[in-house]
Amino acid sequence: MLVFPNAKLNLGLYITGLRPDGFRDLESVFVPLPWSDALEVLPAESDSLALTGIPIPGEPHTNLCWRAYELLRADFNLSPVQMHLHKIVPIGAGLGGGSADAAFALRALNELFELKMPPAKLEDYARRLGSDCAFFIQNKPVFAHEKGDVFAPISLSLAGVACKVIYPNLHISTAEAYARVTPRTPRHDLRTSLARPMETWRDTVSNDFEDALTPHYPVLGELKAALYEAGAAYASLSGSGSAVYGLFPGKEMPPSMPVASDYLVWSGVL
Ligand SMILES: C[C@](O)(CO)[C@H](O)COP(=O)(O)OP(=O)(O)OC[C@H]1O[C@@H](n2ccc(N)nc2=O)[C@H](O)[C@@H]1O
Ligand SMILES: Nc1ncnc2c1ncn2[C@@H]1O[C@H](COP(=O)(O)OP(=O)(O)OP(=O)(O)O)[C@@H](O)[C@H]1O
Repeated sequence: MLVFPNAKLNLGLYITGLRPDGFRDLESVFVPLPWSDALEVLPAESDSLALTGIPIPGEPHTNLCWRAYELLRADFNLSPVQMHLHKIVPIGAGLGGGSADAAFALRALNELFELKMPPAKLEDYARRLGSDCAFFIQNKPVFAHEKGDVFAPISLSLAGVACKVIYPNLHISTAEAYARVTPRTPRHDLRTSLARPMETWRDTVSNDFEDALTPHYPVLGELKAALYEAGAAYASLSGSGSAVYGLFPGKEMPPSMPVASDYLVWSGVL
C-alpha cells in the first residue's frame, strides 16, 4: 500500500498555558498542505524499513513510522512488514512532517491488516506518538486546542488559494521553540478573526512562536516581509518554524521569488 503523508500549516497559534504534564495548552487552526512524503507499507517475510530522500536524524527503529507499527503490534497480532519512507517534507519546519508519517502509517496498517478501527480510535493511537499526529487521521481543517490534539470543526477552507512555503534550511527543534515562549491570553479570538476577510488577518491572526523566535533567527522576519512584498494577503511562520508561508488568494499561482539555493520551496494551490 502506497500513501502520501502530507504536511500542515497553522493559521494562528496561541500558547495559552502550561499544563501539569509540562506540555503547553494551545489554540490554532490546522489546514492540510499538499507537500508530501511517500510511504509504502507491504506485508513481508521479515521486518524492514528503508529510508530515502532527506536524511532523518536518529536510528531507523526510532522513526515515527516504525514506532506507529510497534504501537499497533503491541495490541494486535500483526505479521512482519516492509516499509519504505521517501522523505520530501523538510524536518524541524513546523510542517508536522514526522507526525504525518506516523499518522499515515497507522492509517495504512489499519487498512492493510483490516483492523477496522474508526477514526476516533486511530486518533487515540496517534496522540501517543506526538501532539501533531492526531490531526492527520482525518486531515481536514480544524480548530485545535489543549495540546493541539483535541479538535473542533471549523467551516473555513483555503481550497483554491495559491500558497508559497519557504523553508530556510534551518532546523528548529519543537521543544526548544516551546521553551522560548511564555504562555499568555490571546489578544484576539482566533475563530472570530479567521471568519473575517483574509486581508484583516495580518492585524489579528498571529503565531506566538514568531515573536519568540524571530529575534534569534532574523531570517524568519525577512522571509515574512518578502512574502508581503511579493503581494501575499497573509504571511506567517507555521507551527514552531522554521517554515514561513504566504497566501495569495485570487492568483492562479504564487509569484516567483528569489531565495537562497539551499532553501526548500513549495508553491502551489491548496
Ligand atoms: C508546534 C506544533 O507543530 C503546532 O502544531 C506542535 O505543537 C508540535 O507538535 P509535535 O511536533 O507533535 O510535538 P511533540 O512531539 O508532541 O512534543 C515535542 C515537544 O514539544 C513540547 N510541546 C509540544 C506540544 C505541546 N502542546 N506543548 C509542548 O510543550 C514539549 O516540550 C515536547 O517534548
Ligand atoms: N518520519 C520522520 N520524519 C521526520 N522526523 C522524524 C521522523 N521520525 C522520527 N523523526 C524525528 O523527529 C525529529 C523531527 O521532529 P520535529 O518535530 O522537529 O519535526 P517534524 O516532525 O518534521 O515537524 P514539526 O517541526 O512540525 O514538528 C527528527 O529530528 C527525527 O529525529
